[in-house]
Amino acid sequence: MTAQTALIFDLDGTLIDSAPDLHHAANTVLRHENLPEISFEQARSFIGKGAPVLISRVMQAVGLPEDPAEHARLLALFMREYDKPPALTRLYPGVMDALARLRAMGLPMGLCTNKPASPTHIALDHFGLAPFLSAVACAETLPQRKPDPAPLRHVLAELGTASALYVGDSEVDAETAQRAGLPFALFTEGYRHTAVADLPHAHVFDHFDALPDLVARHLRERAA
Ligand SMILES: O=C(O)COP(=O)(O)O
Repeated sequence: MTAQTALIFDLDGTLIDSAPDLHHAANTVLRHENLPEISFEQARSFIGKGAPVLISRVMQAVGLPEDPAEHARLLALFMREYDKPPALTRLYPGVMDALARLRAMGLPMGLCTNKPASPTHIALDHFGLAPFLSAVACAETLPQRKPDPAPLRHVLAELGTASALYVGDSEVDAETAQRAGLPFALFTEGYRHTAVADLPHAHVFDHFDALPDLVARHLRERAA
């Protein structure tokens, strides 16, 4: 293990704005089932705890009873839509430049997401993010998912550094960092429901252009 600090990113709502594709996939399933569609705001607010929770929330929103067999069937239909190149998803502005600058600073980088492995890897390859990330934990990597701290600790162990700054956008990410004992940098343009002041964070930023300087400051403060 090195004394170095790593950077670990969340994916949905942090590096990529994927809510339009998740909304589209959910509504494709609902249309197929002759059920009412959900709004973009609803879909966006259902992201954060992974695909099975998103489907539970969609079922609740359209008035379907909680039934495990029906949940499994709708989840499978959803995954068929989700496992496609992300046509409506965009990188947040400045992400590629920030990652290049952070890599030039010698920082090991990883990813810790609740997104299922297949759409995660499709998105990482599609946007050219994969070469920056030397350790990745997705929904299926461990039995636990965020906000359980285990996946974040797993990525930290894989990166082989003593500490890391976790960069995310949501309540789930803030809680995961806190439970893993890692500092948290909050990106404000993602999918949180809570006011910035009410989410525990060590750093906050609203554009990726600001991230390399923020990280440099974080490293100086830790060294002091
Ligand atoms: O897909 C989700 O529900 C959450 O994904 P994230 O952990 O990358 O925010």
